[in-house]
Amino acid sequence: MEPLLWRVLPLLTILVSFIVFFYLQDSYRAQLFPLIKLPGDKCSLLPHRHFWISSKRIVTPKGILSGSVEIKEGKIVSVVEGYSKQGKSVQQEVIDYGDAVVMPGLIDVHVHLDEPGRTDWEGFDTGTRAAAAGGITTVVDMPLNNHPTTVSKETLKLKLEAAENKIYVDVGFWGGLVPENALNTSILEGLLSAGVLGVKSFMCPSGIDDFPMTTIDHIKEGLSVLAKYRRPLLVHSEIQLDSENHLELNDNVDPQAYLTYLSTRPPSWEEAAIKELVGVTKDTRIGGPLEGAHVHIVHLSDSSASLDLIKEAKSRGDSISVETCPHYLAFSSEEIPNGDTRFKCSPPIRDASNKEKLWEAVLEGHIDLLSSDHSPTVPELKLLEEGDFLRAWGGISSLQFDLPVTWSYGKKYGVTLEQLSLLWSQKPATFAGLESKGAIAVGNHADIVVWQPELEFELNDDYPVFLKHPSLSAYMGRRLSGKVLDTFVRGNLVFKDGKHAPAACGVPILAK
Ligand SMILES: NC(=O)NC(NC(N)=O)C(=O)[O-]
Ligand SMILES: [Zn+2]
Ligand SMILES: [Zn+2]
Repeated sequence: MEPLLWRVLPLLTILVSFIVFFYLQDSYRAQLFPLIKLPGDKCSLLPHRHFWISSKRIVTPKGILSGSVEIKEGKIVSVVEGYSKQGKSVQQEVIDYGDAVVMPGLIDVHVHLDEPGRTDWEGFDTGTRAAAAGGITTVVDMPLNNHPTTVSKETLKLKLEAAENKIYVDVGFWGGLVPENALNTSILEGLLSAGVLGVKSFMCPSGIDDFPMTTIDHIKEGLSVLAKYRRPLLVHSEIQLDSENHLELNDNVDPQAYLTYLSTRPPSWEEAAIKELVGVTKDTRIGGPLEGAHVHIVHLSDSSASLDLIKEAKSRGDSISVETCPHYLAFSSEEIPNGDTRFKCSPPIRDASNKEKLWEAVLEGHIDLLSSDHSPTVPELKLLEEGDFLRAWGGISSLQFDLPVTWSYGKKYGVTLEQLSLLWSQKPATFAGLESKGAIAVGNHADIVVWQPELEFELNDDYPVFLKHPSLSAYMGRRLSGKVLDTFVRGNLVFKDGKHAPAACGVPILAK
C-alpha cells in the first residue's frame, strides 16, 4: 500500500495544481503567479483577457443603459442590463465605473499623422498616443503631409513599415487620388488592392508639392475605379476662384487680421467645388453608371449654399456624405485674435451665424459625421511670432480634444451622448468600412472610451497633452468639460489616468 501511494502522490500533486491553475481566472493567476507573462501583457495596463466593465451610463445602439459589458480576448461577448448584475462568479474581474460614461471609442477618419517624412510635424507615436488619451480608438490617416505621399502601393508600404510598433490605437489609411494615378488606373488599382480604405483628393492646391490637385475629370476617372472596389472618395472641396482671390496681392491689407485671410477663401469656393461634385454624384445612384462609388465632402465649413447642395443631392438618392470638424463648431471668426495663426485652416472658420447653422445641421442629421482634420506642422511654419495669416501654414491641431470639445461646445445646443456616439463612432465606422467597430455590441471589438462628461478641466501647461506640438493647438488655455478616464482598444487598456500601456499594440487596418 505505502509504496503505491508514494508513486501516485507526485502525479496527484501535479494534477491538482494544474486544475487549480486553469480553474482560477486570469486576474488571480496573474496575482498568484506574477512571473508568468500573459500574452499581450505590455499592450494593456490590465492583466486580464476576460473581464467586465460596469457603469450606470453605457451608450449602446439601443440607447443608454445601466449594466455591464463583458470583454473576452479583445471582443465584446455580452452586454447585460442591470447595474451590478455582472460577473457571474467572483473570480471574474469587474471594473466598476459608477456613473462615468462608457461609450464606443471614437473613430477619427481625418487625421494627418505625417509619417514617414515629416515626423517633426507629428508622427505615429505621438499622434496615436494623443488619440488614445482622447478616447479615440481608431484613426484613419490622410495620404499627405507624409513624404512621400501615399499615392501608390509602394508608398503605402512605406507607411506600414513606418507604423510598425509605433501605434497605440488602430490605424487605417486613405490613399491619395492625384492626376498621375487618376490617369493610370493600374497605379490606382494597385493602391486599392494594397488595402487603402478609400482615396482622398484636393480640388485646390494642397500646399504639398507631391500632392497635386485634381480636376473634376480626374475625379470622374477615379470614381469609376472606386465603384468597382466600393470604396469612397474623400474630397477637399474648394475651388480657387481667382476673381475673388485678389487680397493676397494687395499691399494694403493687414495680414495679421483674421478677416483678411477669411476673405481670401469665401464660401463660394466651397460651393463651386460641391456644385461640380454633385454634377457627378448623380451617377452614383442605384442603377447609375457609377453605382458603388461614394463621394465624401471633408471638413465642410460653409453651412449655407454648400450644405444645401449636399442636402439636395442626398434627397435625390446620390451616394454622398459630409463631415465637419470641431473647430468649425467651437469657434467663430469674430473671436479669433489678431495674429493668432493657430486658428488658420482651410476652408476657414467662418462667422457666428455660420456656426449656429452648422450645429443645426449636425443635430438634424444633415452632417453625417465628425472628424478632427488634425493637421499640425512645426511651430516655425505657423509663424506664431509674426502672426501672418496669409503666409502661415494652414491646419488645426486638435486630435486629443475631439470628445471634450464637441461635448463642451455642443451641450448648449442640446447635443446628446447618443448623438456624439453616432457622429464620432457608428457613422465613421460604416463610412470607412470598419465592420467590427463603432458600437458597443456583441461581437464587436472592445474599443471603448470611459469618460466623465461633468468633469471640468483646464487645458493649461500642467495638462498632459500628447500631441507633438501642444503649443500649436487653439484649444490650449480653454476650460473644457468631459474628461477621458480610460481607453480600451480591442480589450487592451491602452490609456488610464494620464498613462499609456508600455507597448504600442495598435493594429494597421487594411481593406480586403
Ligand atoms: N495639407 C494639409 O494638411 N491640409 C489640411 N489643411 C487644412 N485643413 O487647413 C487639409 O486637410 O486641407
Ligand atoms: Zn483638406
Ligand atoms: Zn486634412
